[in-house]
Amino acid sequence: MRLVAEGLACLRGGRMVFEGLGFAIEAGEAVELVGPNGVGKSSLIRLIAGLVRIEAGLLRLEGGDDEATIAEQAHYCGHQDAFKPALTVAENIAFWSDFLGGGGIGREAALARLGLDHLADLPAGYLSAGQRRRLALSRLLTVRRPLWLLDEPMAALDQASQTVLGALMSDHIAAGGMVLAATHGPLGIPARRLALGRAS
Ligand SMILES: Nc1ncnc2c1ncn2[C@@H]1O[C@H](COP(=O)(O)OP(=O)(O)OP(=O)(O)O)[C@@H](O)[C@H]1O
Repeated sequence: MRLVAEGLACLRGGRMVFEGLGFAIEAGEAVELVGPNGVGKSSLIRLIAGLVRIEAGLLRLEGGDDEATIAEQAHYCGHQDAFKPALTVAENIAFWSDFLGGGGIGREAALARLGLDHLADLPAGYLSAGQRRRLALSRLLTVRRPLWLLDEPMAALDQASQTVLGALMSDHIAAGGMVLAATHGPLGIPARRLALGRAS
């Protein structure tokens, strides 16, 4: 499997954020997306996730499921940790697993891997910032998708949780998955670097 971008352009608020962008991510590869504030890292990740329109260029997932969009074969974890605050941690993970199609490890095992098992019955609205991020990341495990699109995934995570996420990404690429992560700091795993150009 291979994600290929050719001549990508992204327009936001009437301004060209980037254009003529080309790259490929191979199965079993992690890529860290770097560059200064405002250069378009989040925009690129959202564009691949199908949340921002492609202004020009091509994006294709070679060896993927021809009947599914790239977004349907990807996990997108952005700055906002999507969850329902009134539902418990366990109910939230159940919702996402059902909504996105499951196929990964069991929900309890995922919560345990992310150190949230003791909080399973707590309304998610009471979680701390790092716990919320870990809850958002739990669907990487319960729903099997080859492409992980992660925007600043280490944000809010303590050292131990960063190590856990590093291990999850390592396991994913060892199994032939792909990771594209926007980051301003170390990703904690061997990764190829994709640098976006200077922001104005
Ligand atoms: N919804 C929007 N409408 C208009 N402009 C936007 C929108 N979202 C982002 N932009 C602009 O697009 C540019 C790229 O933003 P983006 O969030 O992709 O940058 P980034 O590289 O992820 O930055 P950071 O390192 O600060 O997270 C910025 O100039 C930003 O102001």
